[in-house]
Amino acid sequence: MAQYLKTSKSLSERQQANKQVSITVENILADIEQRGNAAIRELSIKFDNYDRQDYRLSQSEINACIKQLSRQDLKDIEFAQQQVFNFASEQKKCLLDLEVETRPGVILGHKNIPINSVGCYVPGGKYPLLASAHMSIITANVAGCSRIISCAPPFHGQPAPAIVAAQAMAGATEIYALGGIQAIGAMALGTETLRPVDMLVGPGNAFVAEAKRQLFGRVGIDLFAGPTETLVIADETVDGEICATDLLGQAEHGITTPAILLTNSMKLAQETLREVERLLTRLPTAEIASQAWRDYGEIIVCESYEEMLQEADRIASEHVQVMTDRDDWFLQNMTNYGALFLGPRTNVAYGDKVIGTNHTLPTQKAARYTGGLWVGKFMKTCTFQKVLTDEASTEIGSYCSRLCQLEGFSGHAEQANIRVRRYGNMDVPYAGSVPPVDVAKAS
Ligand SMILES: NC(=O)c1ccc[n+]([C@@H]2O[C@H](COP(=O)([O-])OP(=O)(O)OC[C@H]3O[C@@H](n4cnc5c(N)ncnc54)[C@H](O)[C@@H]3O)[C@@H](O)[C@H]2O)c1
Ligand SMILES: N[C@H](CO)Cc1c[nH]c[nH+]1
Repeated sequence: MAQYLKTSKSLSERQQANKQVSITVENILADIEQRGNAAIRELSIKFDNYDRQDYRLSQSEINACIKQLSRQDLKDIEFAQQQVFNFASEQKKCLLDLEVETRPGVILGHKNIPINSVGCYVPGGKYPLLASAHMSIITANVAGCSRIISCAPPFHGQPAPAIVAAQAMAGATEIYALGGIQAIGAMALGTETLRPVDMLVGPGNAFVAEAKRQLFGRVGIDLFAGPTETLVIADETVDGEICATDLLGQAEHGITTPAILLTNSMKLAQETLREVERLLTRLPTAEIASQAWRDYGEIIVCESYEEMLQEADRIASEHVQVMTDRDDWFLQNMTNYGALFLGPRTNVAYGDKVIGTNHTLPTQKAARYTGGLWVGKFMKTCTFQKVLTDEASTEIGSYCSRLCQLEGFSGHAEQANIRVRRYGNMDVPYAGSVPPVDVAKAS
């Protein structure tokens, strides 16, 4: 049985915190819906200490932000955006339209249609997370969305130049310096000056994730992508320093970031525990990371690889770094994860910033039912059908008529019956059902 060398805050404490966030979000969204821009402005002053008449950035403000970056900064952003573009373009090739004759004269198919108007949230409260601009905006562009707008909060009282540059370089058509619930609410509900979008995408803190969740239905959302979490699966092929580094690399995100080590080695577990404490004396972001580790860090020691696999699927973490003597076995067998990082040569930060896979990933066990953001999330797979012959319409109509009556739907049955009368030359009583026929003989 798995043993805990270190445990985290209880589930009920976490659920209580989620409840509070949910109430705050509900009230603020109602206010935005009622008062539009006036509410947006008040909220931006209240939460971000940022006041302006119009939160949309002008082209000259955008240019001024780009100018503040060095040539190397711009080249690095371009490189990362190119990698995201390349992988998303390859993934799009897997999204094939379909048209197939399933029975003689019956044509069924689907088309992948880009969502027209999307709102991409780029988080920026604690860190100016420009990488999220590539992940959402570039991917929406690859999908072919025609209107791609983007919001990010001000950072230290001003639009963050690197975020604005990344939003513009990725191809956002409208850029707003708005954060949190006010950004999500404005994009989904619309205001006097902002036309609402069809779908919201992008990660964010608990308020952002909850606002998206509450608005789902009014608009589409990509997935539940809240505060970051990470899981390291390791055996004695690696040491405590690399495990501790990978745990703290994500724990610095925020004080509620779960960082979990899952191992089959008590020796590695103890070494990692010591290394975390040592690195926390050196890490510049230790103030956040140490609180996250104290409250949300876990070390679980399992008896076998099979037990590690079972635990990993139960945890269903957003990121899973695997460093064992059988990384591909985990790839073949794991079912619940946002993204896998296989082997010690790669790590979550490569995925976060540059390698090309998307960093917007499911949290709070949403990995049980969804993967992360990808080009397919920006497409609707819509079906169509055609019936090309009288015989096909009569055959399907005959089954349809009887199946409708089995459910008591006479109106539905008539949709079938009228076609069986016209295309099959059969005498069907109004609101009756078509008797079983041998279509070959009937025609
Ligand atoms: N799951 C993913 O794919 C993924 C990817 C990247 C980042 N993230 C997460 O995104 C988050 C970014 O968080 P952040 O806070 O730095 O930036 P953020 O942009 O998500 O949130 C900042 C905004 O939160 C609002 N806010 C702050 N306190 C509030 C309060 N008490 N009530 C109402 N609104 C409030 C403010 O308006 C502010 O603009 C982190 O938790 C990070 O882990 C997740
Ligand atoms: N780890 C985040 C996904 O939860 C993404 C990210 C980018 N930069 C830093 N973090």
